[in-house]
Amino acid sequence: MLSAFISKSSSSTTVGFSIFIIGFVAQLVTQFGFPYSTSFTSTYRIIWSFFPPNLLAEGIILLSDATATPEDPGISWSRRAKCAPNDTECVFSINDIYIWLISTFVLWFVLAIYFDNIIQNSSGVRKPVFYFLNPGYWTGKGGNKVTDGGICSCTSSVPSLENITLDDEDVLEEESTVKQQAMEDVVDPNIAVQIRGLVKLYPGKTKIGFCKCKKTSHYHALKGLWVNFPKGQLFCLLGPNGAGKTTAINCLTGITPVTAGDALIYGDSVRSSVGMSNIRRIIGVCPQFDILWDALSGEEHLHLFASIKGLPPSSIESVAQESLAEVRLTESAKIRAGSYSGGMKRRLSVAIALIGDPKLVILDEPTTGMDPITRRHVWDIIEDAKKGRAIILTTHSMEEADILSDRIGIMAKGRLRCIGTSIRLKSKFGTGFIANISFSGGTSGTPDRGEDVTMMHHETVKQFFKSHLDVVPKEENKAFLTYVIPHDREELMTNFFAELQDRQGEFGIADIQLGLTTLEEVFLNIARQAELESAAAEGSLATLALTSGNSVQIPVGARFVGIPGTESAENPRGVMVEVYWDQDDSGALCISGNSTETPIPSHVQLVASSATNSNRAILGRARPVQGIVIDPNQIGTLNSQ
Ligand SMILES: Nc1ncnc2c1ncn2[C@@H]1O[C@H](COP(=O)(O)OP(=O)(O)OP(=O)(O)O)[C@@H](O)[C@H]1O
Repeated sequence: MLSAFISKSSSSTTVGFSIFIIGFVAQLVTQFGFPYSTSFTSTYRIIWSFFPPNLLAEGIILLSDATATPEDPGISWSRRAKCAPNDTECVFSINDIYIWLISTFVLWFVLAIYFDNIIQNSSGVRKPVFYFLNPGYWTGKGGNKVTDGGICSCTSSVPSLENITLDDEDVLEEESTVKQQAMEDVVDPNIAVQIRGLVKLYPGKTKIGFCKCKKTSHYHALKGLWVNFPKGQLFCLLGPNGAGKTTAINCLTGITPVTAGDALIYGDSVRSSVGMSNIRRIIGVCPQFDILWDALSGEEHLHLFASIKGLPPSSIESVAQESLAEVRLTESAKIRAGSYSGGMKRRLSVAIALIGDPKLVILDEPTTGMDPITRRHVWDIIEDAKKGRAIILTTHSMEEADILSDRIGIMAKGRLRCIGTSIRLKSKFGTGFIANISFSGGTSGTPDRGEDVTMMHHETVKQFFKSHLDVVPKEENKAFLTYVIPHDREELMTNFFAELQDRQGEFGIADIQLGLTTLEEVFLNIARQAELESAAAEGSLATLALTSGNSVQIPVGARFVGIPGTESAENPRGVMVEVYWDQDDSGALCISGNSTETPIPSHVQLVASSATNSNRAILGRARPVQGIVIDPNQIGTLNSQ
């Protein structure tokens, strides 16, 4: 607690404030002298003495006065309450300084603990201002309740949760199962964690600068999460940065208080203090950022956590050695954690999470920074750890999620977007199947004639795919052709691949590989969809440059857009394009391309997007006009991308 206070005090604002105070005090002393003389009243002296450096300075002055010359008597312990005989101005003895220093130490120490509790920490939580009046705080039963936001933050204008429409039936089914169990107040013995409509709202903060106050708005990090995590399973929580994964974990571990909803861990509620203290006994957590003490060795960390988790002292040594061996840290066991590499620190954090046989293990990006060999080793450890307990894992590695998870949930913008096994998600949200066709002569460096034959085979195979499945290669080189086959061609695939295999020799094919699209693609699709929804809600605009050289402004995320001013005798309703969206490195949506312009079908109902410019011709205009957004349900795909 005190270290937290000290670390808080070292923030730039506090340092600046401290420098200001020291400067002010120095100025006072220069101007008026120390108030430890008869020319000042005792009130000044008392106020002055609340600041220990002032007492220390006066103590040094007294000491130097009493030992300035060899004749001076000095200050002995028995004479500590008396002033030096030659000091006529003396109003404060060294004994008074001792008493004041001890008293102010106690005072400032208590205040440090108090402010540490009531000022919000890095997770945005704090204790109530009068927390110490709650008997539970002193007895340890129910006194650990924390609240959100700063002491002065205004909570009156907390926004209500926006109306959410969930479209994935698996998420809806999961939600209705949990709601049903919650309504009947049933605690399924096979469920380790039940999240019941978890909502987390981070309150806006008021930052007071030197000249202005800055207010940040409230943020809904979790918008109602309903999910069950069964025992003996590893549930992998995926999502782009800022999706709310860590917030969900922090709510489960009690680091952050929940705003609404609840979560039961082995039947104990995270909203109850008693429940939370039971939960702390049965969970192991590997946080996103290593919380280790630089001065302690790996072995000492494990000893410490084993004792905290209540392991019998006789078994601590063997358990710690076993854990160190599991994460391959035996050789570095006695080295201080401060000199560990990033990967070694992560491994130590994983070992700490697993020590003491916890019934629920929460691993927040455990393999970040590990080399591929160590990562695979840690995967084995996690796989073994599944038995008899529930594991919640968050990761940005799709490979990790694919290999380890029994079920996957992908979150975006504080909501669960899809849930299911890896295969289910791939078949449901992936674009379809990936076919890799490799050619026999492609890599042998054959002479010209051989190359001609290979190219001929390529063309024949491309023609074969085009005529049977209407697809073009996604990637191609001399050795390979890679196709993405959409789900809607699934029925044609059995006969198609049977024929392709029969004609393998004729087409010069060495190998045919068929698989589902990757989890990464599912992830990207879900993340893009979430971005599209939020961009549409915000109403931001992007400029679409058309091949004709003109441009139109369209809402970010709009898929089909009619171009105003393109009505003609041939196309009386004008033309439209399909816009393709992608995400840049920062995850923001950008236009990746558009289909060719096609006539707007007669059945499509057009809604003018802007009364001011929707019917203006675009030709010859300096500023782009606004495109007409067309409901995708009225249209299929215009051109394949
Ligand atoms: N203490 C806080 N105060 C205000 N907003 C916060 C706070 N902590 C997190 N957030 C916001 O809540 C959202 C969710 O954050 P969270 O850390 O849960 O995301 P995440 O899915 O774990 O992301 P990452 O993959 O980057 O770890 C983010 O937009 C973040 O800025």
